[in-house]
Amino acid sequence: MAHIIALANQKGGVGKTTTSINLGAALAQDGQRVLLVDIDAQGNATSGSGIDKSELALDSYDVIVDGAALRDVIVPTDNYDLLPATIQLSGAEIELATQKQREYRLQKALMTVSDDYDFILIDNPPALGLLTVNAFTAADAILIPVQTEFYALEGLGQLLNTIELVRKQFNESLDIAGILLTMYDGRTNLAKQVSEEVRQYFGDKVYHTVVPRSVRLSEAPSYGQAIIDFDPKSIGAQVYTELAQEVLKQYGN
Ligand SMILES: Nc1ncnc2c1ncn2[C@@H]1O[C@H](COP(=O)(O)OP(=O)(O)OP(=O)(O)O)[C@@H](O)[C@H]1O
Repeated sequence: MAHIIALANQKGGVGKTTTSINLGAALAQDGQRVLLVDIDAQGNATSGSGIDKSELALDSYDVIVDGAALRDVIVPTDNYDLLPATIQLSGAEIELATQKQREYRLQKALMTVSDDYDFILIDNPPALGLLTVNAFTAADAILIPVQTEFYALEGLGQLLNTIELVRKQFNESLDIAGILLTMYDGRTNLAKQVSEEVRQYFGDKVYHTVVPRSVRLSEAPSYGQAIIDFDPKSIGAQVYTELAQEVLKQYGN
């Protein structure tokens, strides 16, 4: 059975996709069998994994809304398997709203392949709608990337409320995998202040690994590559390899 980790924060641009791709690739390079699930209609995890969205016949919309078989939709990439997303997914929330068992769609699909993988990572949209609720219902744990910038903690209360709600109604064993500090700029007092604040609030739930702000990390997706392939010697490659080791330790693989 795979460990299913949802990467979520309804705040936009905090590093969910960057972490999904690079943690996924680093876990795969360690020999883990990884499935990356893109349920963000922006499809950035899909293009960032080197997949041309215009050539896809099926995507996560077909699985979640229309019940297509997951195995027919998964595509291989350099490091991991991918359930891709395209703009088609942007209508999913409204279409799901009237469907039965709407919170369990993704869980049901993932159960069909869970034995084929060691880790399933779910890249979420920047929202707390039905797609995110599907991810939380399917997941064992949530990894929350937090950008070390002003307003970092804003909205985390809402996220924690949603987690609690899903725990009560759909998935009582849902856990927080950890908080990941991202885009850390050690030259600024603000970054230090924010990371201290986050550590005070979340204690040992915060990963030791901290992702620095790095131009190479932001360049890699436009080449459709994970940082470990795009620039294996870069700080970003080192840090995501470290994060993978932390996650592996956490889950005992
Ligand atoms: N450590 C980093 N250093 C520099 N740039 C980064 C870093 N992490 C992410 N970025 C850049 O910041 C932007 C937002 O990152 P990303 O897409 O990973 O966030 P997100 O939370 O998935 O966004 P969204 O909420 O829109 O889905 C992207 O342009 C990405 O390349």
